[in-house]
Amino acid sequence: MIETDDLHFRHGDDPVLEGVNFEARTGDVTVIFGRNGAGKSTLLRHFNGLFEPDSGTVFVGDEPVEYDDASLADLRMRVGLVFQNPDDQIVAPTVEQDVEFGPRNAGIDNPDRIERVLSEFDLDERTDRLCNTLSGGEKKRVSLAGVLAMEPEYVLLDEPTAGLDGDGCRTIVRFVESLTDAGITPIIATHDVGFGLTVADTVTVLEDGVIDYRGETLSQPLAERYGLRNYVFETWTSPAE
Ligand SMILES: Nc1ncnc2c1ncn2[C@@H]1O[C@H](COP(=O)(O)OP(=O)(O)OP(=O)(O)O)[C@@H](O)[C@H]1O
Repeated sequence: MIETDDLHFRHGDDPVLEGVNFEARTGDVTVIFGRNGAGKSTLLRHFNGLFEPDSGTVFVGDEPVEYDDASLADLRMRVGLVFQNPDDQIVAPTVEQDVEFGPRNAGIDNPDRIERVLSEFDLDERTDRLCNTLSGGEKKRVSLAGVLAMEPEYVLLDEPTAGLDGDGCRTIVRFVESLTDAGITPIIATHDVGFGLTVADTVTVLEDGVIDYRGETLSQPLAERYGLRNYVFETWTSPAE
């Protein structure tokens, strides 16, 4: 379980989180919706200690997060964060070097694990490719593989469908399912309602600095009230062939 108790955080003088009480149950897919600038990425970054709250507490697996270097290193092995933009995540020149970077940095030498993850993400034919020559969708797969190579307990996904085509989005849906099958708990920040409702067990909405809504799904009127992007599939009719 990841939980927060009365979390407050400012970026400079701007209050972003103003008393967030959040809960993601182990084994559930928890989706955080919210309009642009609501603070979704800021909240996610509290779950792996990238940001430290001004006040309030983050709990991971019932233990309060501590912010000394050793505790943070341990936390980041347990809680993997997939950034919205893979370029913010990819650190090594080639695909294989990047995927093995995290485990190697943590002192784990496990070539079988790396090989398995590369194959899982269909990257085994591209191990020596320079990351900066990959397409956006391929870079996304490298960044997902790099996080999974750490064998985390929780995976935080920040706008995972941004910039992906239909196939890419379906890959992300399957990826989320594979996480829960493997006993890993995903927490996802998105304003992509179609994607979020497809994968969510629990839906939360961050609005005006607090969790304003929590439920199993989200109605269309509520999605509109929260300014969320919506899709037209239900009313979409194909032109006559
Ligand atoms: N490093 C930073 N320094 C200063 N302000 C920041 C920083 N990061 C985010 N902010 C501000 O904090 C607020 C919340 O940003 P955040 O990225 O967490 O929102 P979000 O809900 O993820 O937005 P989006 O849907 O547009 O990605 C915004 O007003 C943003 O401008």
